[in-house]
Amino acid sequence: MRIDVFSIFPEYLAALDLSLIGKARQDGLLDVRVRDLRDFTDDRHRTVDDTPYGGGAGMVMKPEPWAQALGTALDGAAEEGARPTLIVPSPAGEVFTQQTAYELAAEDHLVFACGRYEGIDERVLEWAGEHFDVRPMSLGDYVLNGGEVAVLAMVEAIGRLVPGVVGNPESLVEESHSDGLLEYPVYTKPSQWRERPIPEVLLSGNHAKIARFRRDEQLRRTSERRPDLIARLDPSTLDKADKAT
Ligand SMILES: COc1ccc(Cn2ccc3ccc(-c4cc(N)[nH]n4)cc32)cc1
Repeated sequence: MRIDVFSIFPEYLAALDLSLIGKARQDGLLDVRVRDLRDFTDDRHRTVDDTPYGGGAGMVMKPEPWAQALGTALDGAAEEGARPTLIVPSPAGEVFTQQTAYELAAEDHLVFACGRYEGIDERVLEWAGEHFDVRPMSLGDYVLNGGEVAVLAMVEAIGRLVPGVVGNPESLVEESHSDGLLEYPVYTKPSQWRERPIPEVLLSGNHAKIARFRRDEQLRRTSERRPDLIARLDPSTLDKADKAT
């Protein structure tokens, strides 16, 4: 998978050189290219913003640098008839979920446009729609100062689902949100820690009982912390034993 990221703070994306995503880049599983939007300006001050038409506080990102930058992500794609997905972090976007991560992990080429200031001139998204599948994307209902933090989160959530990136694919199966439920609590040595034991069933060696305990914990946690997820559960997710819980 190729991932292009454009930002006026490319150093913000240095975290993508580290850990799992960094190793996947070294292994050639992910081709992540981070570019400075200012490299696509044509004035000596490398200007990327200007005052908003209609007035109002703050500045708006100029359209031309974005068109020049995004155009470089298209090189080669057009010939293959490819239509990359352009993700534009925004407080006004669709909310990014694990389902979104699965969908995007199946794409060959993702492009991320990190806005700043009050956002990007809307005509950029209109123009981009001729060449990309454009998806304004929100991390959640809170306000950030720009798109970089959102891109770090999304690239990690998507990248880890790309085959080969996570060593043991098993670990992707039983995790929060993979089956619509929150994950169960985990424990490790020592079995007694500051007078706190671990749930006895985990020492029983009875795998059926352990699986039941973990499933019950998933259901308990989800109904306590995220009742909204219970309401959205696909009925087929719950088996007979679950319903008895
Ligand atoms: C009009 O309201 C606002 C307009 C812009 C901003 C600052 N800003 C500039 C670019 C940018 C990209 C993403 C986000 C963002 C995404 C989520 N989930 N929260 N905040 C914020 C962003 C704040 C608020």
